[in-house]
Order: sequence, then structure tokens, then C-alpha cells
Amino acid sequence: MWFVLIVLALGLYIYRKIFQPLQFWKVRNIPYEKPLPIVGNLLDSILKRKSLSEILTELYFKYSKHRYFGFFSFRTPTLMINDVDLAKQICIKDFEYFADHRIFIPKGIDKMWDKLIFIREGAEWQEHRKISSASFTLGKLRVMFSNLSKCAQRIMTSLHKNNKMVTGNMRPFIMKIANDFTLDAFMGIQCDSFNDPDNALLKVAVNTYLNPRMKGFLFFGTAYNTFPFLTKFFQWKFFPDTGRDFYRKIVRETLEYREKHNITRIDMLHLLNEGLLENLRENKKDPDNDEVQDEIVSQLMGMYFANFDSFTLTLCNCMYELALNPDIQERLIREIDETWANCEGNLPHDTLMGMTYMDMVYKELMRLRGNAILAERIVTKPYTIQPVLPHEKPVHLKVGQDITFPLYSYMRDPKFFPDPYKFDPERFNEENKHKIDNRAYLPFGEGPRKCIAFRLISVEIRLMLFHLLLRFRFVPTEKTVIPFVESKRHNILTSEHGYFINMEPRKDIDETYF
Ligand code: HEM
Repeated sequence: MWFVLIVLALGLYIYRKIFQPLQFWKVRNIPYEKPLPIVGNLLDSILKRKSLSEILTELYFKYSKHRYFGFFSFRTPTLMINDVDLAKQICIKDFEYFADHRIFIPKGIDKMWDKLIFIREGAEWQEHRKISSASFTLGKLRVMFSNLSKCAQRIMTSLHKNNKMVTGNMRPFIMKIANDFTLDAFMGIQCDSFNDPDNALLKVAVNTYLNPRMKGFLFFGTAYNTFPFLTKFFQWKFFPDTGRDFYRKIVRETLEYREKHNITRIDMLHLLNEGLLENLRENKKDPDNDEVQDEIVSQLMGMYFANFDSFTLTLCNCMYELALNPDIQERLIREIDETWANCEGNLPHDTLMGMTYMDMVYKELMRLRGNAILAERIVTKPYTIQPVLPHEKPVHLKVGQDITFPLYSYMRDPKFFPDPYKFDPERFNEENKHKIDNRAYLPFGEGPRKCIAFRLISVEIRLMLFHLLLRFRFVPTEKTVIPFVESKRHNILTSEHGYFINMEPRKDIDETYF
């Protein structure tokens, strides 16, 4: 008798936990992709048979007659928004109903992670987005530009010293540039990872941001959400404690040094520190506690990670596309040489950002090879999607419902971008740029939650590309895999086979430039 009861109870538990959630979209009468227990619609991704972008894009086209459809990210039901007008409505007009991102890791496990702007919720997010946004305005970027420029030139000098061909997988190589560039640009810390590859800063960065747990993170981010008990049980953290302690020390020492020597350097560290202190003063709180330091440390760690990773991948993707499209590369080199000659070795921010062809290349790069595959939101107030198409009924969304925007798929839709897999900067030329549908061109997301650093990364990539192409040409090698194969192991857009490109020192450079 007891045995039968236990079996029944277990059966009921398994049904409720594993099988019942699979009915989520069916009972709501919403078109959906049939899921499997536990893995939902991600089996091909888990088995590395398809990249996440491939899975989402296949479904985007399969459900193209629908404005939305149901998807299961493991056990979590998420509403995929296929229609770019509906996406805009959710992200901008009705933002207050969809104000937060997914949190990925249950709160309280990783205190540094909980403080990130991306993760913060409600009024707290608003307050901290405001503080951090001050570091990313056009005005602040113009002020920071001279440091960024000096830093790019310093890295190039170190790199170009031997005038040798750089060969092999560009990813670890660009990572060194990203490390030196990010540390200098954000905190004024100079390190030379080309001549000193064993420096502690690079080592900690690699261990903190690229450890195996981190690598799996973006994929298992959904698993964190789906199986929070595992995360709690194993105390999985995004930022390892060693990395946190290391950056805490750096931040403390740098701030103390600046104060002692009366140094004001306008960079991320300075602006964040000022913003937080100002905020605390306004709220009449004590500015001298560990919380403030940790606040700065976690924001810097988050931004350092975002910059280190996205800068590396974007630049690698850019090198790949230019190596495969020598005509585009040559035209860009001509524009760079002319600009450099005209500005007599002192490149101003507005001149860089005003370069016409550079702008076209950058925008196309972000369309085809931007790293973000999707953006997501959580319903924060009950909301109803009103019917528009004849087959639709009102969809009532409850608080906590997960929403996904397949940004990658919008930008691969031929109705918005003809011949979408072609790298074609001409889409953004004077004649064509007004045809770009901004509802679908969303490399950085949309609305108040849009990427806070979209201006910064745009300056950084253009600046580094400018300096690299002043001295080098990118050429494919016999190891370059053509066409581009997207990684099935990562949930951001990166190459499955690395970036085997040669950087050949240019023979046609006018040495008087340097
Ligand atoms: C190629 C580079 C990058 C791409 C493609 C990218 C893309 C994105 C996307 C798609 C989002 C979500 C937007 C949304 O939900 O609507 C986002 C958010 C965010 N990004 Fe980026 N990003 C990049 C670089 C960076 C960098 C360098 C930083 C920091 C220095 C950064 C900081 C953030 C932050 C803090 C958020 C959260 C904003 C919020 O929730 O208010 N990103 N990014």
C-alpha cells in the first residue's frame, strides 16, 4: 500500500515537474515548437548539432506567418517575438510592462553579479543605469577619446616594433589587445601583454572571464534559471572570488593613488566613482564603506568582461570579413591613409566617427557579425498582446513571463536585408542607407534597456581598426575556414574554427607618418 502511494506521489511529482510544463503554450493556444522533456527546444544545441542562432532562425522562418510563437529554453517557456513592430512596442512604448532582464543566477549567490546593471531590477536598475550612463555619453566619450587614442597607439607601437607578420589564431592575440586596451581605457592601468604575456593582469582576466564555467555560462545561463537548486547547491558564481579580490585591490589602490597625487583622469573608474559618490551624497549615505567599493568593482568587472569579450570577438570577426573581402579592405585602407595624412598624426574623435566608408563597414559588421544573438525581457506588470492578425486571440502575459527577441534572425531576414548573408557595406551608403529598416537593425537591442555601451564599442572598434590597418593588411591563410562557420558551443556569435588570419605588415606605408 505504502509502496503504491509512494510510486503514485513520485509519478505525480515527475508529471508536474517534467511533463506538465511542456503544455504551457498548448493550453494558452499559442503556436509553439514541440519541446522535449527537460531540454525543451535546445536538444540540437546541447548535442552541438546546431548553433543557437541556427535553431532560432529556422524557427523564425518556420513561424513567419505569426507575430510570436512559444519556445522552450530548457523548461522555461519563452515567447519568441517574430514581429519587429511588436518587438518595438514591447521594448519602447510598453517598456514599463517589460522593464527587466532575465536574472540567470538566483539572487544572493554571487553578490557582484547581482549588482550588474544588466541584472538589476526596477527602481534600483533605473538609479544605477542613470549613474553608469553618465560614463557613456557622447560628451564623455569625446573627453575619454584622447586616452583611448594614446592607448591604441601605445599598443600598436609595442606590436609593430619588430615589423613582423603576425600569424596563427587571431583570437588569443586580439585578447591581449583587448586586455591592455580595456585596462588602460577604463582604469588608466598600463600593461604590455605582447612583450610580457605572463603579466598578472592578463592571467587574472583570462581566468576570471574565460574559465570553463564562464565558457559554458552563456549556454547554461538558461540552465541556471531552469535548475536554480543546482546553482544554489553548487554555489555557481559568475565571478570567481579570486578575480573579485584582485580587482578590489586594484580599484582601491588606484583610487588611493589618484587621491594622494591629486590626479584626475577622466575614465570609467573616475566617472563611476564620481557618479556613485554623488548618488550617495544625494541619498545622505556614508560614502566610505565597502559597499561603494564593491559597487565600483562589480560594475568595472562587468564592463571589463563585456568589453574584453565583445571587443575581441568583434575585431576578430572584422578581420575575417576584411581578409575575405580584399576590395573592401583596400578601400578602407585608402580612406584611413587619407584621413591620417590630413590629421597629421593626431586623429580627433569627430574625424574618426565622421569617416564615411569606416561607418559603412562598421554598421555592416554589426549587422552580420555583431555578437548578440538575442535580447530578452521579463514581464514586470500583467500585459495583454492584443490581436492584430485574423487568427490571433488576446494573449495575457503574467508577471515573470520570459520574452525573447531573436535579433540575429531579424538581421538575416531578406525582407529587411536582401542577400542577408553577404557582407556588403554598400547597404549603408548614401544612396541605400535610408532603405535600412531600423525596426530590424538591432545589434544592441532596443529601448531603455539597450546596450549602455553601444557608442563606446563603436569608437573602440573603429579606432583599433584604424590603427591596425595603418600598419597591417589582413589576409586569409590555408587554415582560414571559408565560409564562416558559427560556433555551436557558444551562445554568442563567434567562429567554430577560430580566426586563422595573417596580419602582414604593409609595405606601402609612408614611414614619415610615424
Ligand atoms: C559588440 C559589442 C556589444 C554588443 C553587440 C552588445 C549587445 C548588447 C545587447 C543586445 C544588450 C541587451 C539589450 C536589450 O536588452 O535590449 C546589451 C546590454 C548591455 N550591454 Fe552590451 N553589447 C556590446 C558591448 C558592450 C560593452 C563593451 C559593454 C560595457 C562596457 C556593454 C554593457 C552592457 C550593459 C551594462 C547592458 C545592460 C543594459 C541594461 O540592462 O540597462 N555592452 N548589450
